[in-house]
Amino acid sequence: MYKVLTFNNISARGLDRLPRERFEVSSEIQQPDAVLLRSAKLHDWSIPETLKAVGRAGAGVNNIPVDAMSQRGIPVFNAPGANANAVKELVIAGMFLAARNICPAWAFAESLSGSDEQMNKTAEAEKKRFTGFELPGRTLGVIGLGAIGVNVANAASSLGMKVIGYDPKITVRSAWNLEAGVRRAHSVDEVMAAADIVTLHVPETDETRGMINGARLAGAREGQVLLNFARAGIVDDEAIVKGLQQGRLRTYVCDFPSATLKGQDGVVALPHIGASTAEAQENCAIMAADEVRDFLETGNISNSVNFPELILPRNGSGDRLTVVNANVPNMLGQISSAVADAGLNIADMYNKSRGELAYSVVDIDGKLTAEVADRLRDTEGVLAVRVIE
Ligand SMILES: NC(=O)c1ccc[n+]([C@@H]2O[C@H](COP(=O)([O-])OP(=O)(O)OC[C@H]3O[C@@H](n4cnc5c(N)ncnc54)[C@H](O)[C@@H]3O)[C@@H](O)[C@H]2O)c1
Ligand SMILES: O=C(O)[C@H](O)COP(=O)(O)O
Repeated sequence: MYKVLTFNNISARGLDRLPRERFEVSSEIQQPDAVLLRSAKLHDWSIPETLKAVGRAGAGVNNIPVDAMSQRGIPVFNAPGANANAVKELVIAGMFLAARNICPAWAFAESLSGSDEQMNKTAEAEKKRFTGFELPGRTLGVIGLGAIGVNVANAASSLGMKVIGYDPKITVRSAWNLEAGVRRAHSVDEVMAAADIVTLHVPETDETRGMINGARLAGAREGQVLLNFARAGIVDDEAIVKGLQQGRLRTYVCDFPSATLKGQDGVVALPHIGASTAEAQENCAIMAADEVRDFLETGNISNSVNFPELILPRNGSGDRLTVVNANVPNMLGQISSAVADAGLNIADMYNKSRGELAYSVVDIDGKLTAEVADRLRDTEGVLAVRVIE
């Protein structure tokens, strides 16, 4: 029986992928084999000795201590693209909110009082304050062309916008999916200078933290709309407030409320609802649960943010051995020696590395003894060993 600890509300459709005769799933579990979570912060969580896998039912993993997990030989999985449509729809909504001044116009309408005739008279007299602009022909700048950025860029193109995109690490898959008319930018600054509306779709990393700051805003096109449905830390809120006060920015639409932004004219802050649709929550939970289950039951790895992709169909007549180790010379030799010294034959084997980690899946003809697993666990550079029957 595998034990899966849940943080946050994970969609039942996802949890149903873990058959209860083989998986105990609860938010109360001690000594979990795996964790399923959304945005719960794990940085101060003491990683249990028993933990073998982490499944993020979503895209961003900045709430998870990925390096600490790697050092313990624990793969972290996420759900790439599973909530991209939900975020795209909210970003497009955010562009309309900003272009048509919908939030202040709505607040103004709500503030009207008196008879219908008086309210109508004031509305007609004041509506010029909320004159907006239309999207066709305007330039949208997309920073980060992954699952969400590509969806947003393509949707904006189909609305008649010119689109300029920046992503120095764009994947071949994203490049294939991108509308042909999207123009390539060579820097964040180029996007800031060229676009009427800029939208951010990068992960929060050491490299992207504070990406939009005072200096960047100083080079922004006058009266720009900025959308941030990526992460709070990518944008300096103090600089946003200054940019709005100076007229450099027209509107800041984001998914991350803060004390600095609260009550500021030109700010529309939503409560991190980019992925909060029933469809996205289901898609993410199903993907993360499937990945974690596959890893626990077979050792196979797909959509991990810290481990190599590795899928080996089961072979041989016995146990499967999996070993995570530092990516240094002679580890494979030591793994095969440990198996051979126990008089066992290797039926099939697959080894892949990613950065400082290497992962091996070894199918054995016969039953692995506890001695083989213990010998490997004691080998310098080995981070995790599992025997799957
Ligand atoms: N508001 C929400 O509810 C919500 C929902 C989903 C995702 N997100 C956030 O959005 C981020 C992006 O999601 P995604 O699914 O598109 O991820 P993704 O991994 O598919 O795409 C991220 C893209 O950013 C690019 N990138 C990385 N560093 C960059 C840099 N310095 N400059 C330009 N591009 C850079 C990558 O090459 C990649 O193509 C997530 O990491 C998450 O933080 C928020
Ligand atoms: O990175 C993500 O997928 C989003 O921020 C969604 O987070 P949530 O699962 O907490 O809604």
